[in-house]
This record gives sequence, structure tokens and C-alpha cells, in this order.
Amino acid sequence: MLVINLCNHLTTSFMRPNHFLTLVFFLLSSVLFAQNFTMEQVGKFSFPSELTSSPTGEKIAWAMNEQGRRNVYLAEGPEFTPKKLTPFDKDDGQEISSLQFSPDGKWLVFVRGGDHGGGNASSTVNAQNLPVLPKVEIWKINLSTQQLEVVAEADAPVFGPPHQLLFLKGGQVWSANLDSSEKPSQLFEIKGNINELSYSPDGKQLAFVVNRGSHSMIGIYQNPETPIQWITPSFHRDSNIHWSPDGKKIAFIRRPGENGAAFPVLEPRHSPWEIWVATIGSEKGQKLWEAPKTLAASYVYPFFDFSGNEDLVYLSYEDGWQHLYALNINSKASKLLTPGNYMVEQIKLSPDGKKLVFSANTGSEPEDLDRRHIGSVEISNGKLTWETAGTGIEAYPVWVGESGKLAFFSATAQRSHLVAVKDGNSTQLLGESLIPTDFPQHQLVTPKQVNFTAPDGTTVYGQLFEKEGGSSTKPAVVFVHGGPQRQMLLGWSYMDYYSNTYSINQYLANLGFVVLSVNYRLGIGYGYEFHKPAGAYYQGAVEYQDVKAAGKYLANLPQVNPAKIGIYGGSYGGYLTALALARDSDLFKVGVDIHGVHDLDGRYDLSPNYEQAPDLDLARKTAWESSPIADLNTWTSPILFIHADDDRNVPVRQTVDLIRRFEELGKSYESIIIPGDTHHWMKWSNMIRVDQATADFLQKHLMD
Ligand SMILES: CSCC[C@H](NC=O)C(=O)N[C@@H](C)C(=O)O
Repeated sequence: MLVINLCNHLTTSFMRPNHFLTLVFFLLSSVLFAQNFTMEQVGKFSFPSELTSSPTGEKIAWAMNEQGRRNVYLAEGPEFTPKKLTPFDKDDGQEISSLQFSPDGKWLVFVRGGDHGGGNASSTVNAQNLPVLPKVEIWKINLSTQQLEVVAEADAPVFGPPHQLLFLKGGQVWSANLDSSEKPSQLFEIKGNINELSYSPDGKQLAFVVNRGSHSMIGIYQNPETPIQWITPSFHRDSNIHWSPDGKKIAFIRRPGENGAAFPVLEPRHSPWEIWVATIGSEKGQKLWEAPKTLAASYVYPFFDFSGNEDLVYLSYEDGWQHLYALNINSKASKLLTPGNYMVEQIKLSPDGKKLVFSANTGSEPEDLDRRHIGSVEISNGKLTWETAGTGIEAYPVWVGESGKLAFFSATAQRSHLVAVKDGNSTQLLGESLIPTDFPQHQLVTPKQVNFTAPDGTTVYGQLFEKEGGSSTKPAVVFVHGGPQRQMLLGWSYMDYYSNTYSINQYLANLGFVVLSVNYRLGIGYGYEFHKPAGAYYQGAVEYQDVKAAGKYLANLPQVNPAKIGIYGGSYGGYLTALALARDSDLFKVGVDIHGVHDLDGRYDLSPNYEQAPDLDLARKTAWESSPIADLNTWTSPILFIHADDDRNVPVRQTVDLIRRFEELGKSYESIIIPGDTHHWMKWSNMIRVDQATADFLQKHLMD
């Protein structure tokens, strides 16, 4: 395409004076504007996950995904030289999760296999389509001898008394001795499914949550002779167990039990939740705090913990932003620790319980709204310290040792994530050599923060990727993230799925596209009202107006050809991509729908209760009208469907059904099914295949 344009211009220009300068300009622009890197090269982004620190000493460990080869790395102060502890050298689709140190810092354990980013996490992933299924296993590493060994075919390990490892299997608790290779044994028997374990600080009592269907209760196991002790059992759902440092109290979250009245489904309602505390040995507990009866305060964040024997910290949306609060058990008074129009996530309590460290989208620049920086706060006095600043992205901080050192993931707009260690004012980047030499970080553009207004007046933010130079009228693409509770950033994402889409957007920009990644409502980072609007998804798809506004924003850019605008997205982004093509093929001329959702009609196919919501018929009608399949007659743009057939987040039948409807209507389409892989492209070569197919399809239809 570029060569053809260049020849046309050269031919034209030879009829004009001053040919030499014209020739130099176009030769220079053809070099500058030539595509600089391949999808495979930009797909070699380094991706760390599972960052954890040892309870003793200055040790950190993390999982590193290097083109599908996932391994455990260890680094120890003061040098923090990364050391690979595992030998997994194949792009085999086996995830590493639950990475953790033993309480004495002498062991590392992790789970290899499964897909913990969605449902059915412990089901094996066979992305290599081997004739023998891989196993989901718990592994242990002896940090003295570096010996690596499988503990059991199981998931979700939790450390118990010294050198004892617990894990869940079939909803029951099993125990393994880390010092021996003897077979694990079931610790005790109980009816129902256990889904949470937490050992007391002295290692003598095991608190657990057992799900009994309509309700869940917290029990304590001590030994084979002692009956289970229940912690203020009730007809509710108790969960999120936390022990006080002295082991005398347990705090937990209480939510309503099953069913209740059939309230109107289309009317947003407050969802109550409470923080309770119980003294071990006493039957009765006490309610410490209940969420204010507002919609914003309904949102339950899984973070809360004891910061001392008489104080708790928790995350709440009650002031319209995800903020941290301190709560005193005796006065029941709560105190806001992180005031301001920004969100807090990825929180860790310091070993002494006196400070919290977190990631937040705020800083000295307006663009920090679409970044992440590390902050810490002293719980006693609310003293806030911003640990990082600038144009990078920092996430998932952990405390290292006892002297206030921090480790976190760090990226820029160009460099993908690596682990960084901060000690006072100095920050050390670990493992830069893990980034492949042909990873094109110096050819990547810096996305620009833009915003525009949706038809209902809502301000919508986006990131604009564009390489300088090139044609005066460029083709353009809207990228729609999934989740939808996500925020795309002005740099590499701390989520592997979105680091991948960031690499696609960089590749498309390098090809000559103008790419707009739209942070549509339902996303996080912009406050409660934006994150939780009424009438979204199958209740009216109110968020779609932001996606359409993104297309119109591109169409109005002087450098964009409004007749050459495409759209792509995955998962929830695939849903909105399909909705855009079904409703507005005149604006979106082509699309790639990656594991999207297309039929929302079944959202209310619940087992008939003795009563039905009064607005159930309207709700069903709205769900149908919010589905892409409701508007197939106006879908005229070319489409590429992509879906893996072991997807546990969006069932592949969503695409099977839509393709069948296309065939019944005689509509053309292109499609790729990826046997054995999941929602998260566990096999790197599948990810590259999908990325390349996405870019090629957009280029085929939008570039001359
Ligand atoms: C509501 S449709 C399911 C979308 C899916 N959510 C969780 O699995 C999704 O978007 N997944 C990825 C891409 C994500 O969580 O961001």
C-alpha cells in the first residue's frame, strides 16, 4: 500500500519543479514510515506476575512469562540479582499461580496448570492438544537446596503449621508435609464445600469457610478429637477470614443468604454487606460496620485486614472512589486514609501492620488518571507518601524486608513490565536482559491521552496511538477492552491480556493506522458513577454510546479517512465490537470479534422461583435488544470471528451460535477456532496467531 502511494506521488511530482526535494522527502518518509517490526517481535513483551515477598529476609519471587515459557524467579537483597528456579522451557500453556513463600521463608510453592483468570480454574489446559492431558499440580522449591518437586495434583495451597501445606481438593482440606514425600492426607471431613482456609498466627487453629448452598459459615478445626467450632453461625454468607495478630479474634465479611424477594431486576438496588468480628471461644460476634445504604457502598472489595489487634483496614467505594479506610474495633469509627478523585487497588499491609502500600491512578499530571503509581499511607495518622511518579506504570507493590523497601511491576509506554525494587530514593530494575534483543521498544509510539463527550454528556477517555508522518488520510481502528471493569493505560498494562492488546495497538500504529483505545463506561478509574451506570450490558447496553462516540471522534480527525474506520475487541470488547457492527456498519467498516458475547437472552433463564420479578418481561425484552443478534439484518461490515474452544470465561457456544445465524442468513464471515486454548491464549504461539490474524484482517479491508 505504502509503496503504491509512494509511486503515485513520485509520478505526480516528476511533472513539477523542485523534483529533487520532493524525491528526498518521499524517500525519507518511506524509510521513516516503513513498518519497523513484526507482530512476533512486539509480542515478545516480558510479562511478570505473582510478585510475592518472603515473611523473613529480603527475598522476592515472581513468575515470568517469556514467549509462553513460564518460570519462577527469585531475587534476594541487597543485590536482587534475578535467579531462575524452574526449568520449564516450552511454550506449553501451563500457567503459574498461587506463588508464595512459607512463613519461615525456606520454601516457595506454586501451582502449575489450569486457568485462574476465569471459571473452572483448576481444569487442566491442553493448549498443545496432547494425547495425555497435562495435570494441575502444586509444586515446592526448597530454597536451601533449590530442589523442585511436585507436592500433589491439586490447587489453592495454603501454609499451615511449620512445614505443613494445606490445599483444597473436592471441597475438602488435605495436608502435605513439605519435609517428606509421603502422600498427602485428608485433614478432616465435613459436609459442604470448603472454599477458604486461614491458619491462626500460632498455627494451632485452622479457620475455614464452608459453603452449604443457601448460606456459608466459618468454622475452626483444631485436631481430630475436637468438634468443629462455629464462628457466629447464621443464615447468611460469611467469608474473607482474617485473624488478629494475637490470634484471639477473627474478622470476616457477612453478606445476605440466598433468594429473598423478587425485586425489579432493572432497578439498581443496594446490596448490603457488613464487617463482623468474633472473639475465639465465644459463640457471639459483633457487627463492626455496615455498608452505607447507597449503591456505591454496595460494592464489596475483597480487601480488608487487621492492622493491629484493635484496628482494621478496608477498601470501600462509599465516597464514590475506591478508597482505603481504617476502622477501630472499640469505637467502630472509620477514617478515610486516601482522599481524592482517584482509585486505589492492589493493596498490601506492611509486616508491622502500620502502613499500607497500593497502586493508584493519580499524580502531578492530568495524564496520571490513565496511569498507575505507587503510594503508601501510615494508618495511625493517614500520612500519605507517593513512592513513584512520572510517565511510567507501576503496579502490584509488595513490602520487602523490614526496612520499608518495596518491589513492584514497572513499565513505560515503550518498555514492557519488569520487576523494580525501590529503596528510599533509588529504584533498581531487575532482569532487563529478559527482554529479547529484537523486542522493538525503541520503535513504539507513546499513546496520547484524549477525551471526548458521549451523547449523554459523559466524558470518555481514550489512548490515541499514531506514528508520525505517513499518509495525509489514514485508516483508523477503535480498540474495545474487555472485563468490562478494566482501564487501559498510557503504557503497558499490568494484565497480560491487555499487554497483548497493547502490543497489537502498537503494531497497528506502526502499520500506519490511527488507533483509539476507548475507556468506555463500566471501566474502572473514573469513579463509581462511570464504573456502575444503570442500564448497562444486558440491561440496555448504555455503554455502547461511548464506543460509537469513539468511532465518530476518529471520523472527525483531519488525518483520518472516515470511510476507513474499523473496530476490534476481545471478550466484553468482542460483545461491543459485534454490537457496533450490527448497529453501525455505516461507521465501522470492518471488525474482529475475539471471544465475544452475542446472545444475552438467556440471562434471566433462572429456575422459576415461587415469585417472578415484576419487570421480568421487560428485562427479557431489554436483554434481547442489547444483544448483537437482535440487529443482524443491519450488520453489513466484514467480520472475523475468533474463539478458543476451551474458553471458561465466554463459552465458545456464543460464537458457534452467531456463526450459525450468519450461515442461516447467508451472511459471509471469516473465522478462526483455536482448539484446546482458553480465554487467555495460554499458548504464546496461539496469541501471536490471533494477533496477526486480527491485524491482517483490518489491514486487508482498510488499507489500499
Ligand atoms: C461479561 S462477558 C465476560 C467478559 C470477560 N470477563 C471475565 O471473564 C472478559 O472480558 N474477560 C477479560 C478480557 C477481562 O476480564 O478483561
